[in-house]
Amino acid sequence: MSHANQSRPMTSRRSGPLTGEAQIPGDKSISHRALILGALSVGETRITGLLEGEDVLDTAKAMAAFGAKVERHGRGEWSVNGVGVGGFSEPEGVIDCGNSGTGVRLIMGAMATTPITATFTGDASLSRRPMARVTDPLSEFGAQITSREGGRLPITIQGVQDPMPVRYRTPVASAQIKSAILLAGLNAPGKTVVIESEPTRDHSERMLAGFGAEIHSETTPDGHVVTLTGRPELRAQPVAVPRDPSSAAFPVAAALIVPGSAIRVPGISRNPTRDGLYITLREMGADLVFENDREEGGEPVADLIVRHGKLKGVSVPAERAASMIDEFPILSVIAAFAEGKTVMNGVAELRVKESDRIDAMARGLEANGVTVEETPDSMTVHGMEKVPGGGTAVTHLDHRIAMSFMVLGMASEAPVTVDDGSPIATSFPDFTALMRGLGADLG
Ligand SMILES: O=C(O)C1=C[C@@H](OP(=O)(O)O)[C@@H](O)[C@H](O)C1
Ligand SMILES: C=C(OP(=O)(O)O)C(=O)O
Repeated sequence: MSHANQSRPMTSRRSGPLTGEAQIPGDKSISHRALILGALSVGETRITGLLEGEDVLDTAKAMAAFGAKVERHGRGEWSVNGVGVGGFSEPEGVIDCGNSGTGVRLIMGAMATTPITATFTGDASLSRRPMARVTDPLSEFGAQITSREGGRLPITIQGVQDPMPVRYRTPVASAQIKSAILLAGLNAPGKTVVIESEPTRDHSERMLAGFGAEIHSETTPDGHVVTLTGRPELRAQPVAVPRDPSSAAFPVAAALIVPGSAIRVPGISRNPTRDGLYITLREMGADLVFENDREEGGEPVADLIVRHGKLKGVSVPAERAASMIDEFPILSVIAAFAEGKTVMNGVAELRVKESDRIDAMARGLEANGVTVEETPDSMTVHGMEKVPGGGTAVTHLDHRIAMSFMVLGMASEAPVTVDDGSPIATSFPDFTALMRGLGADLG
């Protein structure tokens, strides 16, 4: 889906205390994977709590285009009747993955070892993002791939009939690269191995194991090594999608910076590959209480109670970047209200997300009176007692930039505007309603 022609400015105003419960929608990463693994399984996969954001809906359409029967039964309730590993059929049209890096990269992996041809496109943001990081390893399986200059979309993949398993060291710590290789490895005989420098989110590994694949991970002196045995029969499984910690970060941040706030966020992920923000916030002195630790949908979760309080700036180590990669935009907003400076290290990957997130946050914060320094792979935000606000941030088709500046406006002196809030629908369609329910003034 594309927002190119429907820019929707949004403004957020200083808010009174935020209170109540924030019911966060389903995890985007897990939702994509539930649809894709459902499509690669034999039998019916029933999904509850699926995120109905545009990114995930594009993946649902793609799975139908490759031959799976994908049906919606009610809010968040979906079923996928899969075609089995290697069972994808050739899609009739072009596969449009909209704004979603996860969608396009995982689906390219899932089809590259089946002898069919597919062409992938996306919106203006996705068309700027690097794809060679995925098409390079997929070529090693034997797939024939043509792309636009610089490894960008549109990309056509001619899947390989007799794939070779691959042993691949990822050039950057990325769950999308890892997952694309593992999904391609499903239809290659023998063992496919992915080695990453830092462990990235492990939802693919957890779900592949749940669907019956033989997969294991180990931390070695050489890195984090994931080994998958190809050609399993994946068996359909019920999937209860847990809530998205990356979406939860927005109301959590708002409660931390709006004086007098105290909110409850049930079912927050405690998966150690996703919890870097919460470790960082604790170091900043945030008042966070986790209770009712339990498991939901195969993921460790807990309820979080978060209260406004004084925060101090910290230095976030580069090794933590992968476990909070999508949370840096909102962390930079929180940092603007902390005492002292917050340094985010090893974050070069932010430059190739839906936008160059370092640039987008730096320019938007500056427009609202906050001092920011940047290097190619770091960002430093200088906290201040009162954040002036009053500026407009450009969102560049990036949902996380839009939501971050809406949160900034809830605690700054003057209102904050974004040029286009429509990308929020890619990952968190109910963001505005949820924030208003807690007492925020935005729209
Ligand atoms: O695998 C996933 O579901 C995701 C991985 C991350 O990307 P990278 O793996 O490219 O860092 C993250 O930014 C994205 O929102 C979702
Ligand atoms: C980077 C993100 O998503 P994707 O790569 O799937 O577009 C995100 O949701 O912040």
